[in-house]
Amino acid sequence: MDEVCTGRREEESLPQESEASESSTSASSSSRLISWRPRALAFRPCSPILDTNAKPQHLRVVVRRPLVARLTKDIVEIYQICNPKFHYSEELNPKRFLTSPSTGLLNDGCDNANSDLILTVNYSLVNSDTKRRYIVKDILGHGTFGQVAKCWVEETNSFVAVKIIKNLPAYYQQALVEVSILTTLNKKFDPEDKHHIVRIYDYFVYQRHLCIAFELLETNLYELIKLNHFRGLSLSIVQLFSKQILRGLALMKDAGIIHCDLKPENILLCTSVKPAEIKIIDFGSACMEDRTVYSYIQSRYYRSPEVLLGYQYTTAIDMWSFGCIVAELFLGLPLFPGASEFDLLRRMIKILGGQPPDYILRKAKNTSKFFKFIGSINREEREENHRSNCSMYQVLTEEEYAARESKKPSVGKEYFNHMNLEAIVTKYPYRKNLAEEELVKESQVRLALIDFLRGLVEFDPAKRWSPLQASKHPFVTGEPFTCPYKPVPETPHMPVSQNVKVDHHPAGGHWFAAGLSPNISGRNRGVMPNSPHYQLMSYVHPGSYGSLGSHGSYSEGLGLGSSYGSYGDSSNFHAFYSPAGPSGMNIYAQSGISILGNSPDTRRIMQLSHGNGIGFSPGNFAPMSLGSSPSQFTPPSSYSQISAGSPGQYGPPSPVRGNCHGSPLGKMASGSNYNRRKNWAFQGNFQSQETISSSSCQGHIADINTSGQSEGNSSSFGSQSHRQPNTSTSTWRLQQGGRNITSGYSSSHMHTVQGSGYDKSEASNSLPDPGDWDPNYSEELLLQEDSSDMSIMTSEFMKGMHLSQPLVSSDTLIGVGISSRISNANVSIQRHDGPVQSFSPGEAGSSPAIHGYAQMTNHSYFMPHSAQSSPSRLGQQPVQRHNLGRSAPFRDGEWSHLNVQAPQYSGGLRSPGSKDIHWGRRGNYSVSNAPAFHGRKDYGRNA
Ligand SMILES: Nc1ncnc2c1ncn2[C@@H]1O[C@H](COP(=O)(O)OP(=O)(O)OP(=O)(O)O)[C@@H](O)[C@H]1O
Repeated sequence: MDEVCTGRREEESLPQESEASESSTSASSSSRLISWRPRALAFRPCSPILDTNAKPQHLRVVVRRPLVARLTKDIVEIYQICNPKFHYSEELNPKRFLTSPSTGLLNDGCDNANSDLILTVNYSLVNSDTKRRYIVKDILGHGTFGQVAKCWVEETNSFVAVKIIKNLPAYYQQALVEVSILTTLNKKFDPEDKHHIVRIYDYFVYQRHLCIAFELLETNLYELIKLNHFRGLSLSIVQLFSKQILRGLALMKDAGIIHCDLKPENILLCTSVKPAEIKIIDFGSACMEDRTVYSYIQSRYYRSPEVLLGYQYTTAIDMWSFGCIVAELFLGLPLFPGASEFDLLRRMIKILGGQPPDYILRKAKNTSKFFKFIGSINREEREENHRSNCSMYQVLTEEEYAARESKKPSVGKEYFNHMNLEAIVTKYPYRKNLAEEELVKESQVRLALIDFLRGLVEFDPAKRWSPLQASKHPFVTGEPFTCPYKPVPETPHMPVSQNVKVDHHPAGGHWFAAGLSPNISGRNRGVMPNSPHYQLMSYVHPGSYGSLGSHGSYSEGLGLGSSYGSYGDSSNFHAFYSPAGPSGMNIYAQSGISILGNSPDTRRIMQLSHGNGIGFSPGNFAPMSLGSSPSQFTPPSSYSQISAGSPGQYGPPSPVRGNCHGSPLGKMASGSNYNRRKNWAFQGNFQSQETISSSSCQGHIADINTSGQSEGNSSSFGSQSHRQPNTSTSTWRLQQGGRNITSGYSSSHMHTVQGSGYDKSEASNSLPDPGDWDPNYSEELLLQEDSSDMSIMTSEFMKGMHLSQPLVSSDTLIGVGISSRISNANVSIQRHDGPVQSFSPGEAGSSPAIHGYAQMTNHSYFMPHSAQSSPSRLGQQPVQRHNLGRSAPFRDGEWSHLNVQAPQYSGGLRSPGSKDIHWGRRGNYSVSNAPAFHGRKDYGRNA
């Protein structure tokens, strides 16, 4: 009944009815009713339509607030009417925990056993400097470093995302790197927010936790793909995202910063601007290009060959990851879903038809783990091999690897049926009902995509395209693709934005250069021995280059185990970190003089000589790396293996990767089993879908000319130097079809899927089951999702993209199952015939959300399993998520300017005190219904 009315909104008043109800009230209670009376609408008399000839009124659905909210409206007043002695006290409200476990064990009961701050709804995080309060409303995600909460900032009437770092020294230090790098990128390189990199607004310490406030973004690209049932996105969207990601990567290259963890999960949608954009997040693993120290970086599926092999690396590793992401956006599945590093390499070689060049294999640390030397010790033979482009190395077979490593490598399923890149792309099912000319057009774009990918997932980092080179590719520019792209050779450094020079403030060190001041007034206080963050420790490694305010120093109990921000010579310096603020890293000479940011003489004492990148001051604290320090995370004994400051040095695993390598900051060590994904059935697969589409689409599948002859618009992919570092090697011949491919569409091959050299029987064994390629896959994750959130987000996104057909029809907004909607919608974002998984309608097991704000539909309605007691995808107790976000009970106007100020600075950023300073170009936060999703945590993907 309530849901259907004549269009009159609840808020509308009915004066005559109010009067009627008033007059019927007894005299004794009338005085009370003056101050409060029930809503007139609730008691509106029924007015049946008596005139049968009258036109029937149009009934329409009005979406209201949830039942619980409506039933409990004015409940306090009602209680007070019932019992005048009743007094409401907010403190007595039961707390709604957002953190799990919620038992306070550490940090005076503020933190749980995982060192996470225990958050409840409406918990206040306060920046003690600016007194700005961040009211926690929801959890957005979990990561290695801690929790990301959605917070309301009253002062600015806006929501932000606040990353609350675990209360552990190494995490703290690592997070400072993120602050430092991101501030540099935002302020120095992208003041106008044009390069698709998340904005950082503020940072402060609260309850010994470093809190970093970011602009609030929406779902990530992995979630988007998942929302699309792991079918690829349309090529126009892939192209759009590619262009935007490249802008970010170009900026990073310009700044000499390597992201080191680029993956779909770290690219978030931003629908507050139109058309919707993407933004790159998570600079917690980033480092300076000339200070690459950690060898164990990048999530496995997106890990570059040079990192895998333990070779020196540059910003080119991000380009590899980018190539993997582009392919995944198109395919809906990861290109190289390696279940282990061996499996990863095997897949790369199979799909790309080559292998890393010999110059890398000769020097890489891990070559012997994966390759055997088959070259000759005879010099002449070697030279002959070289001339004929034969490799001296051959990848190990599974058996050889098992024998060498004394364990069998994990090997995952084949999703692409042993096809090479060209076949994978051209054979990917086309959208249904495409007109012939559209098919031809798409097949051309696919050719461009193949050529584009070839330049990105290129084994040789020296030949891999730079962001700038890639951004001029026809696939990105939209120009017709006529022949293989030959990028203009690049000078070693080609700035893409304004040529920003970092101020090398004397003694400012990288903090200053990054726009952060280590010398915030009132911060450089003395040691506070009682605080775990104030421990004074000797620096134990003379002459090393410590990590001042960058990566946390960690050495597994070996002297630096609890130190962070160690720097200098043990005989002269002590380092400590001040929790008074992230800039409160203090270096004291034994004399007790704070040297950071003060004394240029100190530089001489420290004998600093390296570094000229962002955040490094050649004359200052050069060896301190922004995000990397060889003195960190490894025992001192290993320091000597790392040469100071030479670009591309590899070293110990990143602190965020290290569980396999002994770092307590490893992903597993971050203490969660949440987001473990289980297998659940794909009802479709690449092959079966293709088969279906081949019949239903009448041959819209591209054909591969397995004999090497191409028909129609064929392109040879063998000629470009950037493509074939090793392909002439007999060992590395293409396994299928060579590199000559057709345009992907040929009318003469409209029915020739089977004749295309594509082995169905093999394919049918290769079900693209996300539970297999995604180690964190779990239906429980999906069960926790709010489908209305998803649908709202998606429709917002689609609107933002100006796409004609929403992914989810608008009626999902009133709680209709997303799954069915998606499958029914004529979705232009996706290719219909891609691998499909369908959800049977599940039981509606979840209890209604007790949020009282936005309507929401529990996702469990659409999932295959009952959700009653499933743990939260965040591993929490099943906390009801309430969508306080874009559909929160705030008026549109309240989403006005975000005036969060920059962190304190001296010379670089703006003062947090000045309210009128906006960060970036988007002062306006428009209301959007888009939810923020919990990101997938792919701990397994980092193994
Ligand atoms: N600005 C933001 N807006 C909305 N959600 C965000 C934002 N930043 C982070 N999140 C959410 O929080 C999750 C964790 O964030 P992030 O990746 O920065 O943490 P992390 O600890 O560095 O993760 P990782 O383990 O991948 O290193 C993200 O996957 C995302 O879902």
